Amino acid sequence: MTAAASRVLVLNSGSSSVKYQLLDMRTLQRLATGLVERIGEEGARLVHTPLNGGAERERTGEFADHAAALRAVAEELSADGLGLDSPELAAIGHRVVHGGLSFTEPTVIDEEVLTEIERLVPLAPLHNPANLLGIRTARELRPDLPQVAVFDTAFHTTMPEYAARYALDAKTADAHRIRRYGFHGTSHAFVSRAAAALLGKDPGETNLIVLHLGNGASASAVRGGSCVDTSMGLTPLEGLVMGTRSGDIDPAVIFHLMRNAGMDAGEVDDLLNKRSGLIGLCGANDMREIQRRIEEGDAAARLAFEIYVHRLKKYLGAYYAVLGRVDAVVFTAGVGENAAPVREAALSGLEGLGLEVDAELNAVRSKEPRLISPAGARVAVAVVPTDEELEIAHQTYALVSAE
Ligand SMILES: Nc1ncnc2c1ncn2[C@@H]1O[C@H](COP(=O)(O)OP(=O)(O)O)[C@@H](O)[C@H]1O
Ligand SMILES: CC(=O)OP(=O)(O)O
Ligand SMILES: [Mg+2]
Repeated sequence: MTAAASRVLVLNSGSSSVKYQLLDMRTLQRLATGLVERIGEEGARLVHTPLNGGAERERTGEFADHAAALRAVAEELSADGLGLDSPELAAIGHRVVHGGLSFTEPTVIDEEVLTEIERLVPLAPLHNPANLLGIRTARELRPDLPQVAVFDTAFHTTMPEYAARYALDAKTADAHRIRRYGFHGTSHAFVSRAAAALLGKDPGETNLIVLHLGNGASASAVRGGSCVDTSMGLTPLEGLVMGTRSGDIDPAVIFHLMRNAGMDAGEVDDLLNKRSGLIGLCGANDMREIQRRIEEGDAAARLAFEIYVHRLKKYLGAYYAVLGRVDAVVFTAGVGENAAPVREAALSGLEGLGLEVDAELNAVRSKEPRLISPAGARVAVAVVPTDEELEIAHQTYALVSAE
């Protein structure tokens, strides 16, 4: 890294999208942000926001895969004089969803690291291939630049064995690396620290239940800054009801479908990951649309909302018991940050646990961390916007600066 280099480009490659941010780590200024969505589908589009006074730009319909998307991102950055060839770029940070047990820290990517991420593809089939394609393309564009992987699983490696293990035959589980890994860890870590700061407490002495509710959704129990349990498991399918994923079901549903509905493993996988959750229940996976439909009297949307909230409430109760003492329940990500009715419904009737939401505070729309519990409440309830890209940038820059 040259002395002048203080910029980090962060790539968060999802199954069909790439979110990106270019940051200057000395000034913490965001120089550009953007999103490519519906990659490989019809209606793909790139929205690029230069933050140095330029207007938002949009491109549509030309991204066959993540490699094509990333090349277009590089072109947009170049058009703003922020191209990947800039000597000010110190590193590229990548979100990698599954790091298994091999990766507990941010890691500079080399061939060996790539091989290990590839080996983990069966455990995160929607995510790791996209992450790998993003890394490979970025390495082609700037072979000389350090590329850092920041793993979704890393924050959860502190889970005790009794939370991380399934009650499966131990030999079979070990032979196939079957255990609970947990995901969205970068977000759970970032939000836990920000929530402790909001409470004015030392993170090491703060117990939190963090609810990351985006398209994918997960809950974590965090004791003194360390994860002690989380709702996602071997893959990002377990736990809460999500946009398109079922979350928890009786595993016998799978054998039942294979034996009685003529479905093979691939079809059941597709059903549970892509055609279940909110979209399977009511045909919409966007919480805004579900709220609109509920107001219009749509019974399927109402039931989908109730199932979503009921699952959330069960995890809240479970993690309350796991932690024993809870300082705050923290909502984050697209739904958690924006959907006041979800927050209200998830906590309704929990006054006995010291959990209450103030209706006026809950209705406030803001991008800032904030409390939504009434003054003097026994347990705080907070909304804390997540910023996975900023957290990845910090971890990436810290690693390359130390080298
Ligand atoms: N104003 C809003 N009200 C309710 N839900 C919202 C709002 N804005 C975003 N969302 C929800 O957030 C979800 C996306 O969350 P996000 O954290 O961006 O997900 P991901 O990173 O997994 O793609 C959308 O599917 C939508 O349901
Ligand atoms: C791990 C996971 O579910 O990620 P996302 O929410 O981005 O799909
Ligand atoms: Mg997300």
